[in-house]
Amino acid sequence: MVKICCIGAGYVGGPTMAVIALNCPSIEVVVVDISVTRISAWNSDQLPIYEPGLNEVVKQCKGRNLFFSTDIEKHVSEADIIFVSVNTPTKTRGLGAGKAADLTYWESAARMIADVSKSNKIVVEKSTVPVKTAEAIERILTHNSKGIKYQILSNPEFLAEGTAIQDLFKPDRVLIGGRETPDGLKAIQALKDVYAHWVPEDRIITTNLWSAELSKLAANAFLAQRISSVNAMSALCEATGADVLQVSHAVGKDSRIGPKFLNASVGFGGSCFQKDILNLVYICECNGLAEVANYWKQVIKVNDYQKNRFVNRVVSSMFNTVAGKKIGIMGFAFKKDTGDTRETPAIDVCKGLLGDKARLSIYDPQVTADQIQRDLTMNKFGWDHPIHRQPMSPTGVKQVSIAWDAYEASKDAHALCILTEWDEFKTLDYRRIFDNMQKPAFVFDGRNVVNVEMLRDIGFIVYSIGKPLDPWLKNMPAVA
Ligand SMILES: NC(=O)c1ccc[n+]([C@@H]2O[C@H](COP(=O)([O-])OP(=O)(O)OC[C@H]3O[C@@H](n4cnc5c(N)ncnc54)[C@H](O)[C@@H]3O)[C@@H](O)[C@H]2O)c1
Ligand SMILES: O=c1ccn([C@@H]2O[C@H](COP(=O)(O)OP(=O)(O)O[C@H]3O[C@H](CO)[C@@H](O)[C@H](O)[C@H]3O)[C@@H](O)[C@H]2O)c(=O)[nH]1
Repeated sequence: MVKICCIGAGYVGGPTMAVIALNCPSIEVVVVDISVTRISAWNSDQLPIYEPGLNEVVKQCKGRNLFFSTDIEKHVSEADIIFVSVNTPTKTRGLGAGKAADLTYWESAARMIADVSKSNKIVVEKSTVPVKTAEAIERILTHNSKGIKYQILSNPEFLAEGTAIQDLFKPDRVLIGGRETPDGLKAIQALKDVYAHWVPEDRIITTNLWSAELSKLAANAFLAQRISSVNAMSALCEATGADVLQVSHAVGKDSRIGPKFLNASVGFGGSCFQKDILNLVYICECNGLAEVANYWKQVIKVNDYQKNRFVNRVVSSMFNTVAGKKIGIMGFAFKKDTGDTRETPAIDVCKGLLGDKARLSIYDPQVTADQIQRDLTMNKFGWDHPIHRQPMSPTGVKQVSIAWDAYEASKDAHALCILTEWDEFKTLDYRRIFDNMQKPAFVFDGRNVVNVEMLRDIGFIVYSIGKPLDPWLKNMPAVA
């Protein structure tokens, strides 16, 4: 029986291995992690992450051929194929701080593999890593090899949170990069055989190692660039009276551009886009490609601009002060259908409003009060480390309360800010909400989820990203 071990039981390691286990009953899959709490949660009925469909998949194979364990060394030493899916945060100190990827967790995993292995291994990079990481890993492994042969493969993951299970079941492509030597090609084939259990052959792409590593960074940069492009247009729409929904619909009808990923928003978030583009920028700089680095840096600058622009719009619309005013925050996760808050734009927007002394009542159907308080007090990039390395009991921000539902968050509020596109925000009883708010009652929709005309008929003053401005807002001082 082929044995797979995955180091890192997070958003990628957990769902990816569950889908492999379900589709390959003849393979034993063990997911290991240094975090005892994470592994206990995987072994309980309350999984550590919320992902539609994940529970059902895990239930079918946990205890059959899918296991979660903290006994890392045992399972690594027994495995034929080892996936490494650990954190690769942005460095906060030293050379490359604020941009370069911190490979501390990756390197410690590689050294441990070298220490405990007694048979040949295929080591698969699942984490997103800088191009050429495989070379460094190869050196660590072969330097301590004791005659054991290692083949390194790059097999980046393209799943998006909220749709992880469907992305894993029907991937657009599976990418496998490896050495173009006989042993390298054999290793590529072994991993191909795993995916071939459920992925059609023409969707499994094989390349050299560096192309696979770089393709992951490139794909995220292209995706994020689309969002910054449409967000840049949203500012111009507001200035001119164009409607960003109509513009992106018209633009996306061009089959060369396509309709997906053109939703204007308060800014992109999530654990990957910013981190991976910063990483790409750093690699370009290290290769003397300043112009290329600056090109990609601009994607992040526009994203920061979009978040600031939103905060400025809220404050300037409300007579240039939100001091002491209650603002209901609807949604905190970085997108709908996930409880993940890593780099969510809600953090920057809330911090901006708190900087102007607002009182916030935050509601999100999937994010805990503890997580929100933690996010609002954590240092930049502090989130991307194993849980036990993060502050345990954050001191709460006084001006922030957590609400059980949207109605509680909006009661007596001066304004609502919609920061995540949860479906339930489309069908709220806005008449009831209006009646319970201070007047004038504002709605700032950072995700274009509400029916603007209907809300204006109720009496709200409505701002919706990239839509023609409410007459009230037109007379306010310019923002940005
Ligand atoms: N989240 C996504 O949607 C996504 C998608 C594609 C790629 N990625 C990439 O995959 C990697 C993992 O991301 P994630 O979202 O799963 O992170 P995560 O924080 O959810 O999971 C990483 C896990 O690795 C564990 N870990 C760290 N060092 C370890 C070690 N030495 N030994 C054992 N366990 C260790 C941590 O405790 C943590 O549970 C990152 O490189 C990320 O950029 C993420
Ligand atoms: O038209 C759009 C699409 C997305 N977003 C925002 O962009 C962010 C990222 O969304 P999404 O890409 O759907 O989620 P992620 O889970 O971050 O997935 C991205 O990052 C992963 C980690 O690398 C990759 O594997 C995925 O392919 C890539 O889509 C979120 O804040 C979204 O709200 C927009 O503002 N407008």
